[in-house]
Amino acid sequence: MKAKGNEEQMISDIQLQIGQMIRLPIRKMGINGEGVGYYRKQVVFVSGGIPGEYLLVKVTRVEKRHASAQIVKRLKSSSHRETPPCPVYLECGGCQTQHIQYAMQLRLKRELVDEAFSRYTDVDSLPLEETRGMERPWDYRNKAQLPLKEEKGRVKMGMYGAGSHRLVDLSGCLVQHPAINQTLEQVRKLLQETGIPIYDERTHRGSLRHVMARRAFATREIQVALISRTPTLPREKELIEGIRRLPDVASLVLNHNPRRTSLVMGEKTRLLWGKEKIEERLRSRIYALSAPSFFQLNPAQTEKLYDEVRRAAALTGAETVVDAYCGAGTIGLWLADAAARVIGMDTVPEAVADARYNARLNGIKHAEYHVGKAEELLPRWAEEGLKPDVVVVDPPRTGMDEGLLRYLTKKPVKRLVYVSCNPSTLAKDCNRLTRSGYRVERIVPFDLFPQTAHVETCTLLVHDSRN
Ligand SMILES: C[S@@+](CC[C@H](N)C(=O)[O-])C[C@H]1O[C@@H](n2cnc3c(N)ncnc32)[C@H](O)[C@@H]1O
Repeated sequence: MKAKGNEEQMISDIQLQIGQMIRLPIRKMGINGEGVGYYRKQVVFVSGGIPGEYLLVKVTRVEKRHASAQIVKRLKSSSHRETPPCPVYLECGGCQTQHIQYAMQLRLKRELVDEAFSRYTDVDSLPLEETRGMERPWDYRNKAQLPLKEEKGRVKMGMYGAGSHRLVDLSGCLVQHPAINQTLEQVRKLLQETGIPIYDERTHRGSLRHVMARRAFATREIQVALISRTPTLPREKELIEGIRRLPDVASLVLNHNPRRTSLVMGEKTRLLWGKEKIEERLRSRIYALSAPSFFQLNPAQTEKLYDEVRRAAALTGAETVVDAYCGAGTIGLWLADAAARVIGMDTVPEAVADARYNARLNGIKHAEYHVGKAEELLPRWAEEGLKPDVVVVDPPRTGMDEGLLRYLTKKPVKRLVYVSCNPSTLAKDCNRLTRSGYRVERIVPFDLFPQTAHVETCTLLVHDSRN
């Protein structure tokens, strides 16, 4: 939008060649955590560059709209630079900002949100708060989902390196909870010992594709999911016997994913041993989680995020609240004691089953959950007379579907609370909403993913005609 004219101008000024050495001031952080500079108005992305630095860089790639370069020498280093503690930081694509001091990471994440709004909306004087960070921004992740590979008879488990298909061993991952690292390493050893055939993505042969481990921080229960191309595993019993004996493992499931796809999980999940769901607690709420259900990766920060959702919803006890994209019902149940009615929906049947179970578990009788797409169910329910006062949306990275945006603009709600993990789609959706009479009243960024460039936000939009 506003920046488009400038961008066209930059493109017309492309001069760079691969291999060219240039001196470049880094102006800001890009959405993937890279440093961004401008050379004769052309955008240049520099992995590992920090805003405020002055770098000698070598151009490695030239595209129509931008170029990429690598650092040759830091002519002026940032005072916010630090040595990344992780030994595989540069090989692994998981973290992008370990080389930046944490306080600066938080500032840069706020700037990402600011930049997205100024690029895609006309909102003046953005009501943007400081990023809410963690005191100890390590060991925070409750879940890892790692691909497997067999190389020269050795079972490897890890993450693909940035831009490659080489597996990086993550057994000492610093952002993962240590219990998860330990479980995964023990599962890897068991796979090695039992000789379960590992999936080969080139030939689409073999069985086991991924291993997922999720830990409930409050109860310490661990769930392990084996994701397999085949509906059963050879030597399944032997493997079950090994995994069920690992410390804190309370649930073991097999997910069947027979397709050639980059999606990790398939549609069918079968319990191999233990409980179908593990139980997490956030404050006084209990959330039972089955393997296919979404749950935020950072429980400590999730409590802060949900508190902000509650503050934004400003409930008095009389409201009908929609929890769109509800997952296991976590947000709706966080609000339920202050609402007259909660109604949620999600496309994943297991998540909706968890949400219904969780309502019962928390003694909530006035919450109901449905399987389906928010963009289809809400307009249908509106025709049948549903008039929500507050709608909470928490969509995937792609943002809200067009149908849902159309519904929210045609049938405005008093308060729309938008939880987002992608500032660009958030800002684009907010632009649609503000053009139809909503006002952005408050935006709070949360650091749910320290050491990475990801930022979560909670945005409150109000509609004047409904207030
Ligand atoms: C970011 S998660 C949020 C889950 C939940 N609100 C939470 O805080 O844990 C997004 C959820 O949206 C669901 N989903 C994706 N597309 C959807 C759609 N069109 N309608 C409803 N739910 C959808 C996914 O299954 C996932 O559970």
